[in-house]
Amino acid sequence: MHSRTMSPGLGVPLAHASRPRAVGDGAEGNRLGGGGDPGRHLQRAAIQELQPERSTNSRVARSVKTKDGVCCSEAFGFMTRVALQAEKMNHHPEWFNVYNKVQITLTTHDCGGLSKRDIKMAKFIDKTSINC
Ligand SMILES: C[C@H](O)[C@H](O)[C@H]1CNC2=NC(N)=NC(=O)C2=N1
Repeated sequence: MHSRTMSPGLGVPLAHASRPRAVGDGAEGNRLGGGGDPGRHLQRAAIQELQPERSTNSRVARSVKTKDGVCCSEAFGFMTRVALQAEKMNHHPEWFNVYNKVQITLTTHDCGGLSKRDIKMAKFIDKTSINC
Protein backbone atom coordinates (compact mmCIF):
# COMPACT_ATOMS: atom_id res chain seq x y z
CA MET A 1 0.00 0.00 0.00
CA HIS A 2 1.32 3.43 -0.82
CA SER A 3 0.36 6.74 0.68
CA ARG A 4 0.78 9.73 -1.62
CA THR A 5 1.84 13.17 -0.46
CA MET A 6 1.90 16.21 -2.72
CA SER A 7 5.39 17.74 -2.68
CA PRO A 8 5.21 21.40 -1.64
CA GLY A 9 5.42 23.68 -4.64
CA LEU A 10 6.11 21.04 -7.26
CA GLY A 11 2.59 19.69 -7.51
CA VAL A 12 4.11 16.31 -8.20
CA PRO A 13 2.70 13.44 -6.14
CA LEU A 14 5.38 11.70 -4.11
CA ALA A 15 4.84 7.96 -3.67
CA HIS A 16 5.98 6.99 -0.20
CA ALA A 17 6.33 3.25 0.31
CA SER A 18 4.56 2.42 3.55
CA ARG A 19 7.14 -0.28 4.27
CA PRO A 20 10.80 -0.86 3.36
CA ARG A 21 11.33 -1.56 -0.32
CA ALA A 22 13.43 -4.44 -1.60
CA VAL A 23 17.07 -4.11 -0.69
CA GLY A 24 19.44 -2.68 -3.25
CA ASP A 25 19.09 0.29 -5.50
CA GLY A 26 22.67 0.45 -6.72
CA ALA A 27 26.04 0.28 -4.98
CA GLU A 28 25.34 3.31 -2.79
CA GLY A 29 21.90 2.13 -1.78
CA ASN A 30 22.56 -1.51 -0.88
CA ARG A 31 21.61 -2.18 2.70
CA LEU A 32 24.59 -2.68 4.99
CA GLY A 33 24.89 -5.59 7.38
CA GLY A 34 21.81 -7.39 6.15
CA GLY A 35 20.93 -10.78 4.65
CA GLY A 36 23.37 -13.32 3.34
CA ASP A 37 25.70 -10.72 1.88
CA PRO A 38 29.24 -12.22 2.15
CA GLY A 39 30.61 -8.78 2.93
CA ARG A 40 28.21 -8.21 5.81
CA HIS A 41 30.88 -8.48 8.53
CA LEU A 42 32.93 -5.79 6.80
CA GLN A 43 29.78 -3.73 6.38
CA ARG A 44 28.83 -4.16 10.04
CA ALA A 45 32.30 -2.94 10.98
CA ALA A 46 31.67 0.13 8.87
CA ILE A 47 28.47 0.79 10.82
CA GLN A 48 30.17 0.26 14.20
CA GLU A 49 32.94 2.64 13.13
CA LEU A 50 30.39 5.42 13.37
CA GLN A 51 30.37 5.13 17.21
CA PRO A 52 26.61 5.69 16.88
CA GLU A 53 24.66 7.27 19.72
CA ARG A 54 21.09 5.95 20.16
CA SER A 55 21.47 4.05 16.86
CA THR A 56 20.01 0.77 15.73
CA ASN A 57 21.04 -1.53 12.88
CA SER A 58 18.83 0.45 10.53
CA ARG A 59 19.15 4.03 11.77
CA VAL A 60 22.11 6.16 12.93
CA ALA A 61 21.36 9.01 15.34
CA ARG A 62 23.32 12.17 16.04
CA SER A 63 22.62 15.04 18.45
CA VAL A 64 24.30 18.40 17.90
CA LYS A 65 24.19 21.34 20.31
CA THR A 66 25.69 24.57 19.00
CA LYS A 67 27.26 27.14 21.32
CA ASP A 68 24.79 29.93 20.68
CA GLY A 69 22.36 29.15 23.51
CA VAL A 70 18.74 29.96 22.73
CA CYS A 71 19.80 31.82 19.61
CA CYS A 72 19.55 29.68 16.50
CA SER A 73 21.89 31.21 13.95
CA GLU A 74 24.75 28.74 14.51
CA ALA A 75 22.32 25.83 14.47
CA PHE A 76 20.76 27.12 11.26
CA GLY A 77 24.23 27.53 9.75
CA PHE A 78 25.08 23.93 10.66
CA MET A 79 21.78 22.70 9.22
CA THR A 80 22.38 24.67 6.04
CA ARG A 81 25.76 23.01 5.51
CA VAL A 82 24.21 19.58 6.08
CA ALA A 83 21.25 20.42 3.83
CA LEU A 84 23.58 21.42 0.98
CA GLN A 85 25.50 18.15 1.41
CA ALA A 86 22.21 16.23 1.45
CA GLU A 87 21.21 17.81 -1.85
CA LYS A 88 24.67 17.08 -3.30
CA MET A 89 24.44 13.42 -2.23
CA ASN A 90 20.70 13.13 -2.87
CA HIS A 91 20.49 11.65 0.62
CA HIS A 92 18.41 13.50 3.20
CA PRO A 93 18.41 13.39 7.01
CA GLU A 94 15.37 13.13 9.24
CA TRP A 95 15.91 15.90 11.77
CA PHE A 96 14.39 18.00 14.52
CA ASN A 97 15.64 21.42 15.64
CA VAL A 98 14.76 23.55 18.64
CA TYR A 99 16.92 26.65 19.34
CA ASN A 100 20.57 25.43 19.33
CA LYS A 101 19.80 21.71 19.40
CA VAL A 102 19.59 19.52 16.28
CA GLN A 103 18.58 15.85 16.51
CA ILE A 104 19.40 13.87 13.38
CA THR A 105 18.47 10.38 12.25
CA LEU A 106 20.07 8.83 9.18
CA THR A 107 18.56 5.91 7.31
CA THR A 108 18.17 4.93 3.66
CA HIS A 109 14.47 4.78 2.82
CA ASP A 110 15.13 3.16 -0.57
CA CYS A 111 16.54 0.00 1.06
CA GLY A 112 14.80 0.15 4.44
CA GLY A 113 18.00 0.29 6.43
CA LEU A 114 21.54 1.67 6.50
CA SER A 115 23.64 2.11 3.37
CA LYS A 116 27.02 3.60 2.50
CA ARG A 117 25.26 6.92 2.00
CA ASP A 118 24.34 6.99 5.69
CA ILE A 119 27.93 6.34 6.68
CA LYS A 120 29.17 9.08 4.35
CA MET A 121 26.57 11.54 5.67
CA ALA A 122 27.29 10.65 9.33
CA LYS A 123 30.99 11.32 8.80
CA PHE A 124 30.15 14.65 7.15
CA ILE A 125 27.92 15.59 10.12
CA ASP A 126 30.59 14.60 12.64
CA LYS A 127 33.20 16.71 10.82
CA THR A 128 30.86 19.69 10.37
CA SER A 129 29.62 19.69 13.97
CA ILE A 130 33.14 19.93 15.39
CA ASN A 131 33.14 23.69 14.73
CA CYS A 132 29.66 24.31 16.19
C1 LIG B 1 14.29 9.56 -5.84
C2 LIG B 1 15.38 10.02 -4.88
O1 LIG B 1 16.63 9.79 -5.46
C3 LIG B 1 15.33 9.19 -3.63
O2 LIG B 1 14.03 9.31 -3.07
C4 LIG B 1 16.38 9.59 -2.58
C5 LIG B 1 16.20 10.97 -2.01
N1 LIG B 1 16.80 11.09 -0.67
C6 LIG B 1 16.89 10.03 0.16
N2 LIG B 1 17.22 10.18 1.46
C7 LIG B 1 17.27 9.12 2.31
N3 LIG B 1 17.60 9.30 3.61
N4 LIG B 1 16.98 7.90 1.87
C8 LIG B 1 16.65 7.63 0.60
O3 LIG B 1 16.40 6.46 0.26
C9 LIG B 1 16.61 8.72 -0.33
N5 LIG B 1 16.33 8.54 -1.61
